[in-house]
Amino acid sequence: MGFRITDTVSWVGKVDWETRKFHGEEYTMQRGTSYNAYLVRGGKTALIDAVWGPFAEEFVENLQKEIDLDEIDFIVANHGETDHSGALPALMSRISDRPIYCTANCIKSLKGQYHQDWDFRTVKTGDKLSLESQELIFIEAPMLHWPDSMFCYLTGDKILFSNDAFGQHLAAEHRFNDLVDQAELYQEAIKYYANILTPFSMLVEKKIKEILALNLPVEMICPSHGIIWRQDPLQIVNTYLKWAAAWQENQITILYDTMWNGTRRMAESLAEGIHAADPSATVKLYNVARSDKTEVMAEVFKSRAILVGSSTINRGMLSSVAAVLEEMRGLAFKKKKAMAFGAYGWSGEAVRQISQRLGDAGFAVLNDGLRLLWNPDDGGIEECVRVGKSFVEQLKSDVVS
Ligand SMILES: Cc1cc2nc3c(=O)[nH]c(=O)nc-3n(C[C@H](O)[C@H](O)[C@H](O)COP(=O)(O)O)c2cc1C
Repeated sequence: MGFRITDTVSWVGKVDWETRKFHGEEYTMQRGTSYNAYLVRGGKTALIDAVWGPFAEEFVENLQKEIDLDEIDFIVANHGETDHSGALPALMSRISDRPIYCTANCIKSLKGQYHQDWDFRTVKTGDKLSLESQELIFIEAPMLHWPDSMFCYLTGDKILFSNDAFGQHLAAEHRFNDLVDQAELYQEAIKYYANILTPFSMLVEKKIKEILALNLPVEMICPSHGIIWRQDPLQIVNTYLKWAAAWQENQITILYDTMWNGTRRMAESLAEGIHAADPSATVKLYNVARSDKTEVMAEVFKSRAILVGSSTINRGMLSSVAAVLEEMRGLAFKKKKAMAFGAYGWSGEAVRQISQRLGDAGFAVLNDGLRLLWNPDDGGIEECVRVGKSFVEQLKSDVVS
């Protein structure tokens, strides 16, 4: 059901407590999500965004309880991705003559998905749409996170509708940031940034600075997923600026997979050495075959360095490790350091291949890696502890630009 967030703006989205997979199987979530759509009533009425296709009929029914659909004058599509536009066909079948305001790239994406010739109106940064008592100002935000992405700003209520930027996959009974568990909110926001926005960090910084330079007062930030930022709304903007500047904490994360536990024992001994050399560092270990990879990417995002390990199988690495390396290549983390390790039986290709792929993914690879034959004996374990310690020393001495 709709929920009034100001005298003129209602949230008319859908809270989805159930979904655990997003973008196919790519993004896993623990806490569901919401698809946020907003109804803005001036003298004229605009609907900003819609919801995901499976909830289309429910969305339209609820919207009809909020307003006679004929009273909607404009539709704004900030982003064409189906989690926000999937309900448009159901809505447009009722009000097919209503204009849809969006970027030129969004028209391409909506036409490409729904093959409909709706009344599209192309908007650019600075264009305004009068709702009589207040205005919507459009701000293109290409690659945050698709070429079509756009924000819009409501002048009277001083609300920034930021679409996917500043969002989180978090289902909650509350709509506002000050009413939910702060640790959960932070965890979901950083996970979202790490997994969706990291590749576009330079654009994030540029866009935020551009918006801040406009000096628009912002009383609320309404993203298209999760919680609305009403208490100190600029906190998430400032946090994004920090995350966009190659964020790292004093964390070293060890990612590995193993068939017969040799590589696991190496991982644990490397961790022991790292902890001994830098007790203040957070050290976390993930068997990537058994871990949630979206969570793992958030841990990599927080790390200043990672170690990646695999046993050698059929002259290569285990497929779970290859998948994580491919994921990290796409996310293009900056200014992070790395090394490879792993157990092997005779040819031992995995470590060299992991080092290569870490380098290709933009990590500064600090050494040739550590390979040990079969399941390490006491001497092998001691070597892992020693290498863990020396890795910390290398971290201190190596400056990565
Ligand atoms: C199916 C299979 C294929 C393997 N292929 C290779 C190989 O091509 N080269 C190699 O050096 N070792 C190979 N090994 C040996 C493992 O790398 C070795 O047993 C190693 O100690 C396993 O490490 P782990 O205990 O971390 O799984 C293979 C083992 C298995 C089970």
